[in-house]
Amino acid sequence: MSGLRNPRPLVLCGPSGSGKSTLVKKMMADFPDKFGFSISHTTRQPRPGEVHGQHYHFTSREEMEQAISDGRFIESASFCGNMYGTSKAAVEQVIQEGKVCVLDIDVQGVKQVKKTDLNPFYVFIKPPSLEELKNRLTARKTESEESLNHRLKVASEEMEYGTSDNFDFIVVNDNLDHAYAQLKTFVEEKVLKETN
Ligand SMILES: Nc1ncnc2c1ncn2[C@@H]1O[C@H](COP(=O)(O)OP(=O)(O)OP(=O)(O)O)[C@@H](O)[C@H]1O
Repeated sequence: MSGLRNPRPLVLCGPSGSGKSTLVKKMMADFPDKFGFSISHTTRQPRPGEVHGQHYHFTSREEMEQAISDGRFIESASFCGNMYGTSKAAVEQVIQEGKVCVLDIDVQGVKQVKKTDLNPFYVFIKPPSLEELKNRLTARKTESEESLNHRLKVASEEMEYGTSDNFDFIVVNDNLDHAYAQLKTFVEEKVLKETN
């Protein structure tokens, strides 16, 4: 078998707009057979181009609340009035494929994962400053003014959690190539060498 045996998952956490998706995309392209995404559930509406079962499992609030109370989720959170979460089945599927399961979650999610027996690596993606974060989110053109302001408010709280002792590694996403090089080194030297 070419896959890894029982690989430890990799949690990537950071404020909205810190560059998680951008860095994960580069990592997936670099190591196409080593990482897998657990597909999250969400009650938010799909953005243009998002495909059900690929980018997210789009679901209703009723269904998601039921699954959470049945204990079928590792973590879940509400953000801007929508629910997001990671099911146990979604993570298990990636591990079974012999891949490191990548979890792109927020601080609330990290706190919940820390209560489970998942035993992942925790990496925090830190924007160079809140001002730069605002610039990037504005340039991305995906947020309304209200959503942007909410994300920035949450971001300043998350930065506090992210800079303390809660993570195995912190990547400051200033220059993208530099940030990715740091992540890649951590992945090669730690994540791809350890299993559960
Ligand atoms: N180092 C960088 N320099 C400049 N722009 C960047 C850098 N990294 C990411 N960006 C840009 O910043 C924006 C936010 O990045 P991205 O969408 O990857 O963030 P995210 O953390 O995944 O956000 P969300 O949690 O909202 O999905 C994107 O438009 C991306 O192209």
